[in-house]
Amino acid sequence: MPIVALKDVRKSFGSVQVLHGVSFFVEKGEVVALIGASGSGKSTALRCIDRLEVIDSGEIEVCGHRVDDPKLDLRRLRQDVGIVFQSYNLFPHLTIAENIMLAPRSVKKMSKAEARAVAEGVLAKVGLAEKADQYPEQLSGGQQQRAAIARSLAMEPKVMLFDEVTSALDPKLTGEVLRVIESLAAGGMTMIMVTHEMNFARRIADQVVFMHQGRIHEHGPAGILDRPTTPELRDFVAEEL
Ligand SMILES: Nc1ncnc2c1ncn2[C@@H]1O[C@H](COP(=O)(O)OP(=O)(O)OP(=O)(O)O)[C@@H](O)[C@H]1O
Repeated sequence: MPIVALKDVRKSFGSVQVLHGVSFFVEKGEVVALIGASGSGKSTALRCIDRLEVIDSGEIEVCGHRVDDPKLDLRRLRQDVGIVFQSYNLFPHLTIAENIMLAPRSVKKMSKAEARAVAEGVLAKVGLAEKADQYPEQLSGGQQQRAAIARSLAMEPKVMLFDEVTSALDPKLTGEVLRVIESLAAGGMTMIMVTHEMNFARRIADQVVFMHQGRIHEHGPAGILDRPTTPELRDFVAEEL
């Protein structure tokens, strides 16, 4: 049973159709790299999985939740799915630990001490144990992004979605964020990531989904990046080098 299933998903914004029947399935523990040129629909597909966008037709099932069901319990979906964006969205007036404690406190009704223990645990996981009591502005971009990942992990998601999380970072900081994601993958986390980091996708992706003009144009194991069968993927990989 796949933990994430998209079947013939279609989505338009106004008169512009952005997803033209997208289907793929993710098994527990798999890493999926969603790749493609700007505007090909990657972020939209990812956002549909977390119901940040509502699809026009098709089916999406995530951790047993029918995401396309109007009666979906959004709160339960969001507990099972963590999402991290390019921008970290940490509250500047709260310390890193306080940022992380917010959702466990409000959603899971944890005590302050319990939430603090969770925050310390996830910060250790992303290599930021000593930053718990600092404010976001005292951290580098890479550290803030790792803190944002830790904030998601604090809710113990079953699936993690990453939307170009390293695009705003320079190469050194990108490396430290990718190492955290790689360690999560090694720990068995199911994840779907929109990424332009082709070498990273080669190294950790179980499936590569190449989108082109709102459709899946090529789909397979990471090896398709080295042996593209369509000119579009060949050109895309060549440009990303
Ligand atoms: N909320 C929105 N309203 C209108 N159009 C949108 C909206 N979100 C996305 N689009 C359009 O949908 C298309 C696909 O966008 P999307 O962000 O999914 O592509 P992408 O492959 O992730 O691109 P990028 O790599 O640039 O982020 C684009 O033409 C974009 O302008």
